[in-house]
Amino acid sequence: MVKFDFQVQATDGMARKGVISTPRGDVRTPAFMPVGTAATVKAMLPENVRATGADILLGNTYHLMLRPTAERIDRLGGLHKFMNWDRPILTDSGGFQVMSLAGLRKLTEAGVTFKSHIDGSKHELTPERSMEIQRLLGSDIVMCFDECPALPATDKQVADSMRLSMRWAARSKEAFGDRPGHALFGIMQGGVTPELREESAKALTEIGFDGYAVGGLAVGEGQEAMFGVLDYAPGFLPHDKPRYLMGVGKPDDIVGAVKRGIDMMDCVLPSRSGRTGQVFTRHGQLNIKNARHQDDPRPIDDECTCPACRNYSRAYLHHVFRSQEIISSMLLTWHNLHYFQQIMDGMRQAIAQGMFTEWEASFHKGREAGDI
Ligand SMILES: CNc1nc2c(CC[C@H]3O[C@H](OC)[C@H](OC)[C@@H](OC)[C@@H]3OC)c3nc(N)[nH]c(=O)c3cc2[nH]1
Repeated sequence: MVKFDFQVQATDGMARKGVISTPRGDVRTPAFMPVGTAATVKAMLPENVRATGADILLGNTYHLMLRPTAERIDRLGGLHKFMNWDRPILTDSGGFQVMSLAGLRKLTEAGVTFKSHIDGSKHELTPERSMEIQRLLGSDIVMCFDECPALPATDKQVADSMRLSMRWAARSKEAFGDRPGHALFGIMQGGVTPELREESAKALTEIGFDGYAVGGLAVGEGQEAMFGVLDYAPGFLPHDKPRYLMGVGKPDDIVGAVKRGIDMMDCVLPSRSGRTGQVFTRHGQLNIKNARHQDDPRPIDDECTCPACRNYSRAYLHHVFRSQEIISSMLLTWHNLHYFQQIMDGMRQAIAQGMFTEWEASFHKGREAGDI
C-alpha cells in the first residue's frame, strides 16, 4: 500500500520542486489544484480536467454536506466514484465557507452552527464533524477545521482566532485518527503578524501533520501584504512537508508564492472567470466579450495547445460568449485551466534546472507585451 509521502526533488532559492505520492497517484509540485466545489469542476468533464495537466482537484465539505450530504456520497461509493475522478482529491474543512456563505452563524469553542444558504436548514460543524464528513467523502488530503478571521480584525481578534484554530487543529488530529494513505494538513493562521504566525506554526508542528497550509490570506489583504507574510511564514514550517497556500490566485500571485516556498495552491479564478469571459494568457488577460474581438480570426494565443486555441477564433469565442452558449464556458474554462497548468509546468522545469529567476523574468516580460 502506497502511503502518503512528499519528496523535495530540487530547490532554487526558496522555490521547491517535488512530488507528493498518494495511493491514488502522484501530485507534481508546485501544483495548482482546480476547484471542484459541488463534485464537479464547472463546465469540465473530469477527463478534460486531467488533460489540462491537473494531478489533484478540490472538493468542498461545506457544499457537499448540505447537498447531496456526505452520507449519501458515502453510500454511493465516495466522492471519487461519484464524480468519476480517480486521482487525489483534497477537501477543505468547511469553516471558511460557513463564514463566507452561510446565514445566521454562531461560533463557539465547540464549533460553528449555521443555517444552510440553500434551504435554511440548521447545521453544526465541529472539528470532529468536519473530519467525519471528509472521511465519508473519501478525500485523500483532509484539512483541519479552522477559523479564518474576516478582515479588518484587531491584533487581539486575530490572536484569539488563531489560538481557537490551534485548539481545533488538535481536536481535528484526534478525530482524524490513524488513516494510512490519507493525509491531514494543519492550517496556519495569525493574520499579518509574524509573532502570531510563528506561534501558529510552532503549535501545528508540535501536533504534527502530513502537510501545512498557510491560511488566512487571499482575504482582501492585497498582494503586497500577502507576499509580506509569505516572505517569512513558509520558513516557519517543516522543510520536508508540503506547504499549501489556500485560495490563491492570479498568475502573478502564484509565481510569487512558489518563489517564496509554496508547493500547492487552489483558486476558483481560472474556472470562475472563464464563465465571465475573462481569459488568461502569457501576455496578460483579455475579456472575450469586448467588441474588439468580434471580427478577429486569430486564436486567443497562437502558442497555446488547448482545444480553444487550436480550433477556434476569437471571433467565434466572442460570438458564443455573447450568445451565452454553453460551449463558451467549456472552451474558456478549459483554456484558463490549461494556461494555469502551463505556468506550473514551466516553474517545475525551471526549478529543476536552477533557472527559476530567468523563468520568472520571462514570465513577467511576456505580460508587458502590448496588444493581446
Ligand atoms: C479565496 N481566498 C481564500 N480562500 C480560502 C480558504 C478556502 C479555500 C476554498 O475556497 C473556495 O471556497 C470558498 C473553494 O470553493 C469555491 C474551495 O474549493 C473547494 C477552497 O477549498 C480549499 C480557506 N480555507 C480554510 N479552511 N482556511 C483558510 O484560512 C482559508 C483561506 C482562504 N483564502
